[in-house]
Amino acid sequence: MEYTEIMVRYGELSTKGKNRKDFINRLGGNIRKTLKVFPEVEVHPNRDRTHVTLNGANSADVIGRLKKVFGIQNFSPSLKVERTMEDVQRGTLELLKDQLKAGMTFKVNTRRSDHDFEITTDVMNRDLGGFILDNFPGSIVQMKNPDITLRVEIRSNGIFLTSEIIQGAGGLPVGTAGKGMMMLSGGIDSPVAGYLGMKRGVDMEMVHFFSPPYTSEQALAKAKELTGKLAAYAGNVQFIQVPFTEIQETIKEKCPEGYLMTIQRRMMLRLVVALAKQRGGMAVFNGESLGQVASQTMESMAAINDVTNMPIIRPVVSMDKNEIIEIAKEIDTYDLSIMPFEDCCTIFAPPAPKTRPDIEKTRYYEKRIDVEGLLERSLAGVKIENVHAEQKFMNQDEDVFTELL
Ligand SMILES: Nc1ncnc2c1ncn2[C@@H]1O[C@H](COP(=O)(O)OP(=O)(O)OP(=O)(O)O)[C@@H](O)[C@H]1O
Repeated sequence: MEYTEIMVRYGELSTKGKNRKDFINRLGGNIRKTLKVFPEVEVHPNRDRTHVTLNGANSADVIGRLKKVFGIQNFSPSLKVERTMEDVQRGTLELLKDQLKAGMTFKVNTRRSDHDFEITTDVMNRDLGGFILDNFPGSIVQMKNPDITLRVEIRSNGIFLTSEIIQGAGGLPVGTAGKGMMMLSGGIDSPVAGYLGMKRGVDMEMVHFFSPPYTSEQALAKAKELTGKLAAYAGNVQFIQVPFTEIQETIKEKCPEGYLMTIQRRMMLRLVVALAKQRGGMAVFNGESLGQVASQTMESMAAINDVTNMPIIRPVVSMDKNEIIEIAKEIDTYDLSIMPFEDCCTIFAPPAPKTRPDIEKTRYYEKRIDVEGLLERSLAGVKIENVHAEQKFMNQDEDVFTELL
């Protein structure tokens, strides 16, 4: 079935009072961004709904993309017909032919925003209901909880028929909550944390630490490709790669083994905070979940947080691993995340990191390294790239990558 228009309904944002206009404009912009690949599509945001006019674009493809736009509660693909009863009937046949089977219940629900139209809502409901009964043998009219509700919307520019309500992604439009910096590893948890932050309206930039030659080009490509998966929820996302080799080598050489992990994490956090300050980020996001590994005890979090007072948000902090995995599968990051490429943290992970690092001792051992100089050199090597939805980075040139591994 090829539809002509998609009617988008808002979720939580309808309750936002005076901010409503900004929310709607932002959502309209995000919808435009995600549908940019269909130049023929037009997006018309207004107070109660946004109308997406397809102008011949493939409706299934557009629907697939709209499902990922935060701030949409649900949407209905609709068919625009001329303002005559014959056209309404013709459209109804086309719309219901694959949906309304014998034994199924239905009702017609008409709304008339154009009161000059000669047929009233009651007459439309009754006449079109009769037409459906005549043309779909075995169908039954039912007012309460019918299988199918055919909505007929009479507007001045045409009549719109819809019979389906598709669940949207919910949440708030990306960008309405300000900018956040996501610490993105190649693991399972951080992409899920990034997704959850974006769902609450955060315009997320991905920060990834890599340590060549200890980590490969493929590990970097994997983090970028994960960014592409998340970009599907935002249109496009900035990927910031931060060199971490010198820092890790220095810490390994100068600091006691039990504190390697804590000091590495403190350096990571300082770098993310520096980037946030340069780029207008207001908070750091990570994929930590309490108790999962040594770095994720409350003592450890305290020893790492010690380097900044910028808020650190951990969207998956209280989730079980299998709950996180469930979301990872839903958002299609799981298969990528479980690909066995090394992360800089695991490569330099000591066999027995302190699970309860002492803050004073951490500060004391850290004095052995030139914190400022290391940060400066790492920041000088930062590379930033704009990643768009579903962009691919892995296995582009397998021979080269195999050589590197
Ligand atoms: N190479 C990296 N680049 C950016 N952030 C990282 C990197 N490695 C770890 N992090 C951040 O630190 C958090 C904790 O990492 P860690 O490896 O201890 O835990 P994890 O539970 O395996 O997380 P994940 O599944 O996200 O890798 C990650 O969720 C991520 O936010």
